[in-house]
Amino acid sequence: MVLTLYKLDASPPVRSVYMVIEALKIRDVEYVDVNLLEGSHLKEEFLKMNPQHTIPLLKDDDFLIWDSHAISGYLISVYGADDSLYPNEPKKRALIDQRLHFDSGILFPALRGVAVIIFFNLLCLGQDELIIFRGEKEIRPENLAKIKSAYDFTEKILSSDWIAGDEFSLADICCVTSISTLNEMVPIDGSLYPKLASWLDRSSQLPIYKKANEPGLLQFREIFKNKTS
Ligand SMILES: N[C@@H](CCC(=O)N[C@@H](CS)C(=O)NCC(=O)O)C(=O)O
Repeated sequence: MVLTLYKLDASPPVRSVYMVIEALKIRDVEYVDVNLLEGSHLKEEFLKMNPQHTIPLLKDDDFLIWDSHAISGYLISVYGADDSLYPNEPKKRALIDQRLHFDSGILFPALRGVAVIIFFNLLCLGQDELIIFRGEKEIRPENLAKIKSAYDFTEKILSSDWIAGDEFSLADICCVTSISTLNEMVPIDGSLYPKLASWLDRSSQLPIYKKANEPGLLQFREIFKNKTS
């Protein structure tokens, strides 16, 4: 069975899947770069596989699945030696699912709102809908407010060492790739957000973070620095 992951290292949801692959020690994966800045995701060949034109996209033989959270759940079900990353126990799982939806609904949109305006000149929202940006260099006030609100929520959510309780889980993986990227745009002030700052610090010490999140995060840092200077 050959797994193919369509990816770009700087992308936070792609890095979540990298962290899951690393945690599960899956070795047999082919990686295919999709250059979003050059519009490769809008080509017919890619749209046939993912009409939503997003990465990460996983191909497992003839099975196609996109969205980092769905891909991660799939990989854990198929390759996980146990359920420790994504427990089956209903309450533990519900709490993790809530954090995954928090990532999809609050954290990632907060960073996407900034990234599309700064990184892209053109954004395709649907078949006939295009938005043109001028490659702005500063974070708009309304987007800054969304990032601060995302930090506020996360600070309140964090009541243990990890984001969904006492154990490290898939929730930490998906939230840390988004939050470490937001931290590149708007550095987290530890005096305002002490729990958030120490959770990020704790997560960043993990070998899977260093191996699977850090390299792409450094690429993101460079792109963001170049685009905003
Ligand atoms: N919720 C999705 C978000 C995926 C997403 O929006 N990825 C961005 C890159 S970070 C993308 O592919 N953008 C291109 C587009 O939306 O056209 C996930 O977790 O996979």
